[in-house]
Amino acid sequence: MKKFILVLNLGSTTTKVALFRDLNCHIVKTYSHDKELISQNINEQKAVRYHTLMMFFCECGVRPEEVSIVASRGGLLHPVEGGTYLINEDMLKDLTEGRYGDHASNLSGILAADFAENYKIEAVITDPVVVDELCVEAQYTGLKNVKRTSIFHALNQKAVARKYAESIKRDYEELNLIVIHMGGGITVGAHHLGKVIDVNNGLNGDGPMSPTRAGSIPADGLLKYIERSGLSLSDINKLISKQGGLLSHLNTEDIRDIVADIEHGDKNSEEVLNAMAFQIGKEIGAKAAVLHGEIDHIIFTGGISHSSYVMELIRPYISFLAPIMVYPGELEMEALAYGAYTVEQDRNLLKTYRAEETHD
Ligand SMILES: Nc1ncnc2c1ncn2[C@@H]1O[C@H](COP(=O)(O)OP(=O)(O)O)[C@@H](O)[C@H]1O
Ligand SMILES: CCCC(=O)OP(=O)(O)O
Repeated sequence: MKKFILVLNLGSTTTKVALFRDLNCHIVKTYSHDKELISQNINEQKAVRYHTLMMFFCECGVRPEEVSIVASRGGLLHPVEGGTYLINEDMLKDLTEGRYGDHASNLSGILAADFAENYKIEAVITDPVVVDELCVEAQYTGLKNVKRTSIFHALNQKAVARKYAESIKRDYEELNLIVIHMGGGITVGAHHLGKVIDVNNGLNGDGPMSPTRAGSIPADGLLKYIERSGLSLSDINKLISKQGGLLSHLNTEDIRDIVADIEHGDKNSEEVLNAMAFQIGKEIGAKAAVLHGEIDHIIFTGGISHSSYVMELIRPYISFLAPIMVYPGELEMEALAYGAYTVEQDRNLLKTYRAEETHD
């Protein structure tokens, strides 16, 4: 009998898999991948990640045939509104061709579609990383033909913001929040009355450095580096979005290893982690300005927020702004299961993705 929702959540450093019965989690597992794998393009990661999924079924003693629908993290598509979307041919093509970029969340949708095809079921995504609610001012850069778009941890930022609102018996739509997701990428969102009106692009050259991302880089420095290194644009892109940040400076993206090194007296690791905390604090300050200083709460989430060492580095930069709370890890698995569950109950809620004819 088909009784499980399979939740498939590929992040840049981890593969998270879960089985839900209705809205109850039956089992959830997180698999961390090594730095050699995560610094590759998604096509090069596909076999290992699919093998991880199949290993999950062996480990938990459930047959894939028992799955009724796959709920997946969604990837780089054209900007969309929030909601749950069927993974149709248009979407699969954009994800597979990397038309809007290359990130593990693309592979999440691709593996979900492969699994769904093999077992003759449907696959959906909810609140993909391209949910775009930016205000007009936030879309501007100083170059006429270059526009900012929203690429961030939309699923988890919205889920923790709603959970916080629920905990104080208020509606998300009546609060001003700054939400910081600190995972393989780091995004800092200004949530104004239920809309993320400004957020750094978590993938490419914007905001703080992160375990695997370079973050904002001065354009002149980057242009000179491209000239000097002779690297191709695609190699530079890989460097910025997969091999940057802590991985570039310290040859590891794992905060636990870095903190252990610092505790053993490693001054270089200490300086780099201090710099990352400085940049996160600075980005939060920028979002405070966007919200005119009217901030109900600052909320931290993502894998790194488990680290009290990192949290204590950031606090001094921002504690004067608003009260701070931490939701370590993520609520993504529950949010994905919820999306799939609601469309299984009411198909009218399922949204359709259509490819754009052109894009720049
Ligand atoms: N318990 C923990 N303590 C400190 N750091 C952690 C912990 N768990 C995960 N991390 C760090 O969080 C980052 C990954 O975040 P996560 O949100 O799990 O990943 P992804 O972006 O792949 O979904 C890594 O830098 C990892 O070292
Ligand atoms: C692409 C924005 C979301 C993101 O950075 O996810 P990861 O932390 O999983 O890389």
